[in-house]
Amino acid sequence: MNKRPTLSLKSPAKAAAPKLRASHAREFKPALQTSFQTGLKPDSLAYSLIGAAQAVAQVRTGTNLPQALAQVWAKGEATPQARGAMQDIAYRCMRQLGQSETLIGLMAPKAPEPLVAALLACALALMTAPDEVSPYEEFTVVDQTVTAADAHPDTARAKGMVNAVLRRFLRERKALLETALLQPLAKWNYPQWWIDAAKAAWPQDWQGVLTTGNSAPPLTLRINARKTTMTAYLATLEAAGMAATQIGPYAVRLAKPVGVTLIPGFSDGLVSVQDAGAQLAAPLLDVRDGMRVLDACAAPGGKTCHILELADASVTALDADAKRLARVGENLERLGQQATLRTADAQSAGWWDGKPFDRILADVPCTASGIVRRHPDIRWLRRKGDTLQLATLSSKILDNLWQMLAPGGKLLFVTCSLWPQESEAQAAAFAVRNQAVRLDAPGQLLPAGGAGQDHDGLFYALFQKNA
Ligand SMILES: C[S@@+](CC[C@H](N)C(=O)[O-])C[C@H]1O[C@@H](n2cnc3c(N)ncnc32)[C@H](O)[C@@H]1O
Repeated sequence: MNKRPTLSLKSPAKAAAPKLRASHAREFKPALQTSFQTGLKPDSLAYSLIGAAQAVAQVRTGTNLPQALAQVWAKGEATPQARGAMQDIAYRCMRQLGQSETLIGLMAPKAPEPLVAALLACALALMTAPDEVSPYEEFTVVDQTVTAADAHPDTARAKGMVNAVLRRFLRERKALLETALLQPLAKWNYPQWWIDAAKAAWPQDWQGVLTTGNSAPPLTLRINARKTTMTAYLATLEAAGMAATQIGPYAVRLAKPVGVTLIPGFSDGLVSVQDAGAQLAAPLLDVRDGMRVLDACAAPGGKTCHILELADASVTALDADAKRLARVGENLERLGQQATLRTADAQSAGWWDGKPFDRILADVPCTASGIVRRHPDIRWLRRKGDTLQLATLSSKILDNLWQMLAPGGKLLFVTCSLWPQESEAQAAAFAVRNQAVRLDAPGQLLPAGGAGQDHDGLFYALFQKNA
């Protein structure tokens, strides 16, 4: 079998493989012509494919997918339908990037330019869709991908190669997939370091963890206990013809995800969108009326709002990112709630008035390895060393917050990580450093998608300060 050079999805050091041009390495951002108008019809698959490919190519240079898509959409000509199609293709592509990349490595005569590689990866994701019914006919995908390639200056010269690769895939699909799937990258669709980390952390469960991370996420709602009840809201959904299941005290999973504008009562604040695992935070914090509460890493405010739905508390919602903090304000407004918003660094006490808090929620920044089914780009953006860096940051945040907690008060430490360095090891070290009493909490919840439960991967540790 011919050994072909692989594409640019490797770490920067490995990306220096001789056959790749310099712009494949992450430190050299390729000058993608994202603002180029192709002249393709916005309702064509070709248009959506080239838009999705531009976003995927941006992810390869380190931009997160939502931001990359926003950049593509900033041109302003994409209809809502085209945006939806681009988003669907780009997200599918992220979930199958390891397999697509390996296939391209097997078929392409040389490493394609970034946008060509991304276009091929988008097309292959559609041609190998794990769904029972693929969204497009395979021949349509080939035809439209070639049309897309022809329409953009960064891909036009590779049009023939794109056609040849995709037609070869159609002819030799079975053998190519068999060969590709011998590679863990292709089989699991995660970088090798991620697969190794999952095996080391969860020797019994790593396969289920990785598989769940590749599934499409559910749409889970949180019932606003101030405005409705579970029974009443389930009846509202039934009346609207929307099948749903209760999967937690306040959590309802819709059988079919829809945009928020189509969720009954969303704009009136009856419900919010929040993962069922994330909905455990507010009840665990045990906030009662009149308490002073600090939500130290609050944006976009899912947990802040849930706390206020359960108690009349005085909540300070803090976040280092002013733009993200503005979203907390928007969510509070929709739900008719109030909190004090502070843009500040939770590692420092400079912003604090010295009055202790009865409850502190520390939903610290982390690798977000537990929420990859919602953010499938994360695995391709993170580097192995990020875990340690983020664990160091969160230990500083936790130690700083502890001084702000009243005697007898409780601090809830939360991550959406799967890696013990950021979660259990962090919690254990924190307890020792601060002589914190550890109370009952779920610990590590591995991501699960099942009939009665469906949640992201989260970690919870609850501490109390001696009175
Ligand atoms: C996991 S998210 C919080 C999610 C939020 N609790 C919710 O339920 O909607 C972590 C947040 O921490 C913020 N952050 C990161 N570093 C920070 C710091 N040093 N101080 C305060 N906030 C920080 C990020 O901007 C991000 O919004």
